[in-house]
Amino acid sequence: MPLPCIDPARYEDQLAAKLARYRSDFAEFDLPEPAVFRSAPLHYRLRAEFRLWHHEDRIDYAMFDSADPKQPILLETFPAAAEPIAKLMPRLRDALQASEALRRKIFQVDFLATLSGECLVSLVYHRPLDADWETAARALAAALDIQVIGRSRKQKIVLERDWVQEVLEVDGQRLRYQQFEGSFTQPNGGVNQHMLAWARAQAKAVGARPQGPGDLLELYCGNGNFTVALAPLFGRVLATEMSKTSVRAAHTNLADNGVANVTMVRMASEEISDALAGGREYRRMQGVDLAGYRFSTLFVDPPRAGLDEGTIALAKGFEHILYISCNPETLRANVAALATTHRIAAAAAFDQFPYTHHLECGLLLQRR
Ligand SMILES: C[S@@+](CC[C@H](N)C(=O)[O-])C[C@H]1O[C@@H](n2cnc3c(N)ncnc32)[C@H](O)[C@@H]1O
Repeated sequence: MPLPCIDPARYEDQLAAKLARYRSDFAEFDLPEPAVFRSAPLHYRLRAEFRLWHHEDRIDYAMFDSADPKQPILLETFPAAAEPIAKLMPRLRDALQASEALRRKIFQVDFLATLSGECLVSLVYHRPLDADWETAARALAAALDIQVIGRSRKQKIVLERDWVQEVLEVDGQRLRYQQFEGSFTQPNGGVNQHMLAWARAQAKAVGARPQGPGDLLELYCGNGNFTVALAPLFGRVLATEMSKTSVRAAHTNLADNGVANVTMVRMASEEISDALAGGREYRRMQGVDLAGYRFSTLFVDPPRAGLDEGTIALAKGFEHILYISCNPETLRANVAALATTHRIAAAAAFDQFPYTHHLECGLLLQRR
């Protein structure tokens, strides 16, 4: 991908272009005017990865442009990175440069930060890590007040913990999340808070119907990012996710936020769709009283590929579908597949990825 040109003077124009495309791509589905949620124009990314470029006696952070992939673009810091990362970058580079044990054969640095100000750094090497590395890494973690993980082939050394503690403010509440290195987290924390608040507003509208809110089925729930925010607005929740680490984090996050009406099952969306369609019996569903749920709403936040055929078939049976998508193309195909049963009742645009052509979209689909 070409590197984005991060220039706050261009912020409104780039967003306007993406919104115009969103409106025209979904015009045939009578898209209501989307609610628009802007990003901070700088320092919005809570995750960032850089190569480390060794040249002469120096190391520097480097990025590569797909137009000239062999030519490193050297960086001191990065304007898209959240403040804790942007401030840390030069200090970390200097510390790595000054230590032979930390510098030798390092080729990548991954940052994971939180709005609450924590920072976790993964240092990735082309050599096995030894006791000298660990001693130096412990000193680095203490000096910079960060979490440090060392990685090389078949090796992962966690000095203290491999997660950060995020706190998100949503509708006047402070929601707490453990976010694990290497597993999915929403990259733009400010925009994530808007997504959670918008999803809650849609769920409240569903809950205002005469029959009450009913139960929620959530697919692709990750570490419980939306589950924690939405569960209090429904009777009961069945939440599913494929990644083991994310499911573990989701259990912790539900407990830490006092959410007690959620059953979590580690299952692929294809499997849960099959189970709900009366397909084969799944051992992981044992003890889950599927027939006892009164689902009113399906919440989905799939990866870029969107929904598979089985999940589309499942979705057709729901009165409300709340859909968060990071890929308008697959969203459009999925909305087309649901168009005979569902209409778009509300829409949102979340600018998670400023200065790129990517737009995060939210839709509430209602049964016709
Ligand atoms: C866009 S993320 C959303 C996660 C979560 N909703 C959040 O806000 O952090 C998509 C999630 O889907 C999971 N996933 C990918 N393919 C899946 C599948 N076939 N079945 C179930 N989960 C899947 C990924 O592990 C990831 O956690």
